[in-house]
Amino acid sequence: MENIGIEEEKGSDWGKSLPVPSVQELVRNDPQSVPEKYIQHHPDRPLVPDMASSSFDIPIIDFALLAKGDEHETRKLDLACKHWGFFQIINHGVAEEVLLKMKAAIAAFFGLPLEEKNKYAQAGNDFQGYGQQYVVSEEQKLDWCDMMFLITLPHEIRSLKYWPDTIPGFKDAVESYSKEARKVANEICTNISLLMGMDKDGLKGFYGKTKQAMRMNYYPPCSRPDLVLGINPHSDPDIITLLLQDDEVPGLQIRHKDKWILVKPIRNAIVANVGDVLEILSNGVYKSVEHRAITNERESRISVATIKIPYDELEIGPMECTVDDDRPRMYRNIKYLDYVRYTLGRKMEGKAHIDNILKIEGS
Ligand SMILES: O=C(O)CCC(=O)C(=O)O
Ligand SMILES: [Fe+2]
Repeated sequence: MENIGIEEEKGSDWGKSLPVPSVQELVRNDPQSVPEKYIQHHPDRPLVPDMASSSFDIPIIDFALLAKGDEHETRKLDLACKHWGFFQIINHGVAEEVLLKMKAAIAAFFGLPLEEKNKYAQAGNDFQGYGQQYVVSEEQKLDWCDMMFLITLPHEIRSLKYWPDTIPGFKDAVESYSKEARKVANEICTNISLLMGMDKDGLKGFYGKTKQAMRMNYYPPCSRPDLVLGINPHSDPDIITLLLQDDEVPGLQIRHKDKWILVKPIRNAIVANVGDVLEILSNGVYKSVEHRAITNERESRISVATIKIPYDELEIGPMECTVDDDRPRMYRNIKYLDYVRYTLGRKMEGKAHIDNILKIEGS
């Protein structure tokens, strides 16, 4: 089996991973095989084929109404971030063509032969490139997923060596979608600043300049979707995530009231979720919710998570406006880089990271 990612050179400073094989290749070589390392312990296995409780749907926010300052929609956003941590955005203003080109670019990349994709492989000490989520122990259950991670904005911090240059339109697709995603993410942060009782630039005033990155996920079909997970349960260590998921193939599940709820794809909608950083800044008012992806027997699935992250040096902690006698400070301060290193240096364990190192006892 061929490994991805062993080359050593200066990387992102976010830690190191053990080498992991490509799942796409594994399935290509033997579609029936499901190696032990991917087989989840019993309680963690997904319910397939009923795909989870579908009696609930996550909130849907109409961005056209939000942009007009519609009170009802603004309140829906507030409740979505408090009770669900997730919502779907419709009427976001991103042209369908931009979304389709983005998805096509990802499909084209994963359609390349392994040797071609390996030209962009993650170095052992860099999260960027083609590979997988960091794997930190031999016992860790692996994701049934290959990914491509790129820092996309601002332009000057891109590592172009990871950008596939043989796919016509790849760079343009990423460029156009990144710009649009930045607008959508900023619009959410503007509204959340107002909801937190600050002026519209309140959050921005705290975190200053941010970075944007993309995690492009490719989930091959699996002969035993009842045994594996596409992505193990985790919360996102960012400010906000925008997820573009396959319109036809569902897979994303979020934990809500101790049940796994399937996020049913809505054509051309963007799924948004509160990340750990926003939960911390809001002193726990807004929730970064655990989620995972499941697979299926027949079809591969593509998704792309666009994440808004602070610069490494930012000290994160509850903002002043969120702390008072009724709501004491729930989290300690930590440098963002230390937080990311901590999360990537441990296997994904739902929300354990934020709870383990930042929660103040008794809060
Ligand atoms: O593919 C999905 O639906 C989830 C992806 C995800 O959670 C991530 O990339 O952080
Ligand atoms: Fe995620």
